[in-house]
Amino acid sequence: MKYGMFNELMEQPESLRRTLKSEGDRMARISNEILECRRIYLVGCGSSLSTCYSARDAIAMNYEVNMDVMTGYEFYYHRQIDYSDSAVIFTSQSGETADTLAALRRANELGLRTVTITNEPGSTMASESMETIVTRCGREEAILGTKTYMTQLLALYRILFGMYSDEKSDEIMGELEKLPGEVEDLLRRTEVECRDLAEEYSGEDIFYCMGSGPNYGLAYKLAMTMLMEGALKHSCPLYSGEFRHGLIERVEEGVPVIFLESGLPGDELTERALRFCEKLGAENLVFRMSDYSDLNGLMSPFVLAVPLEWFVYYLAHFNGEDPGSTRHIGKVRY
Ligand SMILES: N[C@@H]1[C@@H](O)[C@H](O)[C@@H](COP(=O)(O)O)O[C@@H]1O
Repeated sequence: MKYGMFNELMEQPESLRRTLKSEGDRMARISNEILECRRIYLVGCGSSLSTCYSARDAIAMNYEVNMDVMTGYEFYYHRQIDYSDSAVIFTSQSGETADTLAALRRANELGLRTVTITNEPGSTMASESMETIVTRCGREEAILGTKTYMTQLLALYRILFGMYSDEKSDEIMGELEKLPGEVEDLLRRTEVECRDLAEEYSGEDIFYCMGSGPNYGLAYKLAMTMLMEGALKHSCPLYSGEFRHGLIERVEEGVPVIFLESGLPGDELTERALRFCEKLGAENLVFRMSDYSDLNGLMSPFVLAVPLEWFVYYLAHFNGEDPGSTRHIGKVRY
C-alpha cells in the first residue's frame, strides 16, 4: 500500500538538487549580508522550528555567535527584541502559519532585516519578507513534511555555515553538495529494515525521543510532527542531558526510547542515558550516524531523518493510518 506521502519522500534528492541549483547564489549573498549582524534570530513552528534548533546547535558548537531560536508567538510577544543590527530568518513550509507570520510582521515593523525560507513562492510570508529563499520541492501535501524539511534545513545550514570561511565550514558546505546522492542512497538502503522495525513496534503507544547537539532538533521533529502528527503516537522530545531530570524516573522495562546519535561530543550524555536505559530493560531504538553515513556528525539531522521517515511511515501504515493525513489542521492555505 502506497500513500501520497511516498512520492514526496522519494522526491527529496531531486528537491535538494533543485534548491541548491536555483537558490545557491541567493543563499551566499544572504550569508554575507547577515555576517555583520550583531544578533540572528531563527523563528519557526513545528517542523520548521526543529530545523532552527538543529542549525543553531550545529553552529553554536563551532562558532561564537549571538543566535536565538524562538517560536512565532514567542518572538511576537517578546518585549526585548534586539533590533539594532539584527536579522531574523523565518522558516515556514507553507509561508502562511499565523504564528510565524505575526512574528514576521513585528520584525518588519521594528526594522529588522527579514529573510523567509519557504516552499511557497506565492505565500504571504514570501511577499512580506525582505528576502525569500524558495525551497524547490513543488507542492507538498503530507502534513508530515519530508522534502520541505530536508530542503529547509539545507537552506539554513547553507546560509549559516556560509557566513564563515574556515576548514569546518568548507567541509560542511562541501557535504551539503553531496546530500542529494547521500539521501538517494539512504532512501534505498533503509526502507526494509525500518519497515520491519515499525512492524515490531506498531503496538506501542508512546515513544520518548532523545538527541543532543543538532539531533535535539531532529528529536523534536520526530516527536512533535512525525510520531504525533504522522503516526498518531504519544511522544516526547528531550535533550539527552535532560534525561536525568524527569524521564529517568519514568523509564522502565519495555518503555520505548529512541536515541539519536551523531558521534559529536555532546553524545556522551546520550550514551550515558542509553546505558542507564539498557540496565532498566527499556526498549532502546538507537539511530547512529556512523551506521548510516561517513559525513560529519553535524550532518546527522539530514541523514537520520531518512530512516526515521520510513519508520514513521510504516508505523502509521501498520496502525491503519495514512502517514500524511491530518485530523485537525491543514498544510497549506489556498
Ligand atoms: N501541523 C503543522 C506542522 O506540521 C508544521 O510543522 C507547522 C509549521 O508549518 P509551516 O512550516 O508551514 O509554517 O504547522 C503546523 O503545526
